Amino acid sequence: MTTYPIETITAAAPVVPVVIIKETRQAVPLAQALLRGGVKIIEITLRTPVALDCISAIKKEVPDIIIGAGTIMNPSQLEAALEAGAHFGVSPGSTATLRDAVKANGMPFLFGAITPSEVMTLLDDGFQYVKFFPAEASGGIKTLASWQSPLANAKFCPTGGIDVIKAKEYLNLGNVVCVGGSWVAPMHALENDDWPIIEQHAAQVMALAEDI
Ligand SMILES: O=C(O)C(=O)C[C@H](O)[C@H](O)COP(=O)(O)O
Repeated sequence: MTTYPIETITAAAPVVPVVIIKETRQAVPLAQALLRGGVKIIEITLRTPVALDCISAIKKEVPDIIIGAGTIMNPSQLEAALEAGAHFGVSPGSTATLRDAVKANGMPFLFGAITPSEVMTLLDDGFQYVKFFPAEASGGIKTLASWQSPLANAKFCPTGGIDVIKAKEYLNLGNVVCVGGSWVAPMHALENDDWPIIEQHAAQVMALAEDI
């Protein structure tokens, strides 16, 4: 199995598209649309019964995309995501149990944090790359800017309430390596199998990289 270090994952695109897929048949065309737009990464949240099947389908049919499993809450979901073929995992927060399981199996992982103490716990545990979630509801850019000096070792992937305009502002911060967002592949586009609009959004994401 191809493995990617966390630095490669966070550098794959300026924005990690976070998706909630309801039908397995949509997984491959969605991943292909993102790739056509230039985005080589996708995060499939484990919030629907078909999420693991979608990860397996993309792994098999679209080998050029890096696949993450999102909304991982516990070690058994972590195992299931690995078995389905996910390259990395994401969680809205972090528990000691889940951190231990991630350390034991070595999966590249983004744990969520919104306070300096939570970030320090992750740094202590060896997790330098942190998801700042929910970003906009937790002080957004101001919070991350004020962490730059005191929490200098942490690198962030802010997620939650971020659109294409705000994404650019976050990406200009020195401690932000990428942002996450559902707007790249929104629910209304998925409901209509609107792959061209998703490809267009992916191209917008890649254009962000040129101005940073
Ligand atoms: O459950 C997880 O692991 C997640 O990754 C949560 C997502 O990051 C957000 O649901 C995306 O937030 P919006 O872009 O505001 O829709």
